[in-house]
Order: sequence, then structure tokens, then C-alpha cells
Amino acid sequence: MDRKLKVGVLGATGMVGQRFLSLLENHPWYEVVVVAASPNSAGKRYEDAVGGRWKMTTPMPEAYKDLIVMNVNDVDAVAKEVDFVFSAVDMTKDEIKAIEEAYAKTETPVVSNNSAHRWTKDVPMVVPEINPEHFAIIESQKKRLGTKRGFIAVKPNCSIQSYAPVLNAWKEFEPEEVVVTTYQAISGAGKTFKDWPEMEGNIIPFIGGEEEKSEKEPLRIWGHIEGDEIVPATSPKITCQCVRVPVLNGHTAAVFVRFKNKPSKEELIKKLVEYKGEPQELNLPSAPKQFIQYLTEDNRPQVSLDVDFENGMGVSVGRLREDTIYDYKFIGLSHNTLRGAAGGALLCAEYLTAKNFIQAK
Ligand SMILES: N[C@@H](CC=O)C(=O)O
Repeated sequence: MDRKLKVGVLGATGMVGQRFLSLLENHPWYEVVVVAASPNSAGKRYEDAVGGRWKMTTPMPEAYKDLIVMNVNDVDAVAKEVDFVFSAVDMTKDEIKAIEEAYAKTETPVVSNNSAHRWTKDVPMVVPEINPEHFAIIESQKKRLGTKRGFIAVKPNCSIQSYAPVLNAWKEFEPEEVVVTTYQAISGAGKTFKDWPEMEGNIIPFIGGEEEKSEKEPLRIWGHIEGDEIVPATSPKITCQCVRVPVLNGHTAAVFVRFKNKPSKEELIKKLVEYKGEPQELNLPSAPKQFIQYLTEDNRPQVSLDVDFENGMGVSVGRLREDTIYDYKFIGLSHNTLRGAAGGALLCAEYLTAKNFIQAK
């Protein structure tokens, strides 16, 4: 690469936008040149636009404080400045669909954290260690959009990252039935305890739309390209309950699995710790060296000890044991705003850059 690629962050003042900026601060391939947000923030210094709403535990990087926030709706003006954008815009689903497509049509690739396009037939939804081959559908999408280099790619919901990679590592044993309960951190809702005090010492047994995403999105990830669309897999059957718990960062999943070909516990653990994907082979800047770790202690994984494994990009698994009704049960943990949100999107962008889907304009 002759120069760093110029990046815009759409929705830069929100929690995921802040996470993108923190991850991009010293990125070897990318340089943030545009922060864009709603018309209310447009025209202000980034630091002033965020005000007291900086939610990261590390300070706001100096390099961003004086950037003047652009209006995210000024698509052509933003697009002129950047090679590609990350999207974390906070709008209605229809508005997100429209604005992400508008950016793509300016020949600006969009790597999105949003759910709006996750079921658009020719938009790839990718965990780079699982289904990078789905990025090939971008060629069909470009034809539909009439673009040469503009497209949209998305990452899946944060809730699935604590169990979908695990089930993928066990694919050859053919998981048939999966029962999941997720215990989801408040940052998944863009909140801290300061702005959601009711969550202290509390559990809320409902997260809007989350159970459907948790049951269906893994099947799209395990799907295949047929013509100009991604056709979801039909197996395993997944049922899920999603619960909000008083944790700042880290989504935990308690999972039961029945296999078509029941393996031994040793075989399952071996598959987890040996799991490598293309991001590891390509040595992408944000790829964890070890994607999945298996912890043998009975009281692991724990959010406070394990959520930052591999800079929040790895998945921690423990308590794998035989079950009396299903074949096995286990606990998985992943960082919801790193692997599950901005970090997952960043890894998608790095893969797309390494494979020349994203280039300097
Ligand atoms: N919807 C999730 C966030 C994941 O992307 C949550 O509320 O935790």
C-alpha cells in the first residue's frame, strides 16, 4: 500500500462510532479523515459534539478532538474525502438502508455495524474466520447498484459471536439442535451504568429483536451463494433467549448442543484450540492470534477475567461437559463492542483491503 487509506466514520459520536475511532487511532493501514454525525453535531469540533458522552475507558484520542464533524447526510461531500467508510449511524432501519446505499453509489465501500442490510440478498454478512467466501457476492451487488467499487458489507449481531464460532469449529460433527441463553452486557444497548442506573443489580429478560437475530443470523453465515444471493443454511435448529445483565462489556452464552455424529470431549476441545481462519493466515492487523481459547477451570470464562482475551477479538470457552438431555453443554464469552461490533467490522475491512475489494480511490 502506497499510503494509508482515508476512512470516514459515520455515526462517529455514538458508542460504536467512538469504538471505531479508538481502534483506528494507530491503525497501520487506515487514517480517519472524516467524522460524520447527525445535523445536530455537524459543524462542531468532535470533542464538543461528543460533550460528556465519551463512553470509552481510554481517553478520547487527541487526533480527533479538533476534527470538524460533517453532516452524515451530505453524502457526496463526505464521499469526496474518503476511500471507504465505517457505518454506525443511528437512524431508522429504512433510513440506514437508504443512506448506506447512497454512500455505496458514490463508489464508496461501506463496512457497516448496522443490522439494516443483514438480510439484503446480495450484501455479505461476514465473520472473517467463518465465511469470508461470502464477500464474492459483492460482484452481484455492484451490478445491482451499478457501481464499480462501491458496495455494502456487514457484520452479524454481537450476540452470536459467543457461540457461532464455536459451533463452526465443530461443523464436521454436524450440530443439529442448539439451545442458547445469552447474558448480554449493557454496552450492547449503547449504555454505561451512568446512563442506565436501573441496570445496577438488575436483570431484564427482554432485548427487542435479539432472539430472532440470534436464532437466524448464524444460518445466513453458514449459507451459500446461489446466483446473485446468499441462501441461508437450514440446520442446525437454534432456539435462543436473550437476557440483559448488569455487566458493562461482554456477552456470555450458555449453550446446549445435540450432534448428528457425537464426538468425544477431547475432539471438541482440539477443534476449538486449533481453529484458524483466513484472518490468521493473512496476519491481518486486528486478527487474534488465537481465535478461540478453551479454559479448563470450572469457574471460567468470567467476564472480568476473560472479556479482553486477544484484545477483545478472541472467544473464550469453558465448562464443556456432557449433558443429560442434549449431547454437550458449554459457556462462551466474547467482547460485544470489539469482536461483536466495531472490531468485527474492522476485521472485515482489513480482509476486504487485503483482497483488493477496498482500495485507494
Ligand atoms: N443488540 C445487541 C448489540 C449487538 O450488536 C445488544 O443489545 O446487546
